[in-house]
Amino acid sequence: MASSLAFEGVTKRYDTTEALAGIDLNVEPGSFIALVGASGSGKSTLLKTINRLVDPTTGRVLLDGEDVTTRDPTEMRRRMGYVFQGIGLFPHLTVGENIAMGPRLVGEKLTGERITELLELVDLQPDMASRLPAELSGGQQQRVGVARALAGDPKLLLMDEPFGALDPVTRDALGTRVRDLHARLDLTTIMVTHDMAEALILAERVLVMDRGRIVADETPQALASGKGGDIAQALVEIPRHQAQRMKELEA
Ligand SMILES: Nc1ncnc2c1ncn2[C@@H]1O[C@H](COP(=O)(O)OP(=O)(O)OP(=O)(O)O)[C@@H](O)[C@H]1O
Repeated sequence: MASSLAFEGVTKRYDTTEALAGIDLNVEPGSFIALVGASGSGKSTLLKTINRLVDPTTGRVLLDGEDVTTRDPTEMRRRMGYVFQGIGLFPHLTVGENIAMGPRLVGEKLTGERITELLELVDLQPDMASRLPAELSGGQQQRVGVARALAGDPKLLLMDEPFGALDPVTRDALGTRVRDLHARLDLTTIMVTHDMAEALILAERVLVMDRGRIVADETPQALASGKGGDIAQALVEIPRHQAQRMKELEA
């Protein structure tokens, strides 16, 4: 069963910066959520309160009804996949060893078969397992990052700008693949992205953040039809304008 999440009055303060200014949010099991908003609006901080890279100043984050600060971080993270921009593959370890790293930290050994299966999930050839990360393209490395995140059989997938550095074609293909895996593996997925078009296409619920607050919480359909307020609509205007320009070119 996919994980549920709840944020209750979550704040995070760094000296004078209020990175999170009071977040109340429920995430249903199986949802695919996109977090969008300007740089510095608190998206990454919010994501990191889930896997405890950041602990809230006040408030609570509940994973499947349990406060994440009361759980063993290693065991809890094992049940979560985390994909971030820059990937963070270990350069001196093979692709297979990188994928097996998370389970290994908690004393589990992945079989070659399982590594093959994980590579196939992200459309990579099994023989990639013996290569070093530097012998892969950026898009292939990012796919390895996704395979690694899925290695512990997570019920929650956290992604922080996972496709940011990729070319548009690879980005689109990998986005579609992740959407498909989300459904197939019964995941709850939260994806931080700068790209409203990507959020509208992949997610079923889009949260817009501004200065540590969630200022819009809408479906892509609602955002496309003009709902969500000024900050959300300013972001929707970009893909809308691009689509309009394309239409004009076709005419
Ligand atoms: N470790 C830290 N120490 C001090 N301030 C921090 C720290 N981490 C984040 N902040 C501040 O908290 C605010 C929110 O940062 P956060 O990284 O969550 O934003 P973001 O929306 O993910 O931005 P971006 O889209 O640029 O990645 C920013 O003002 C940032 O400078």
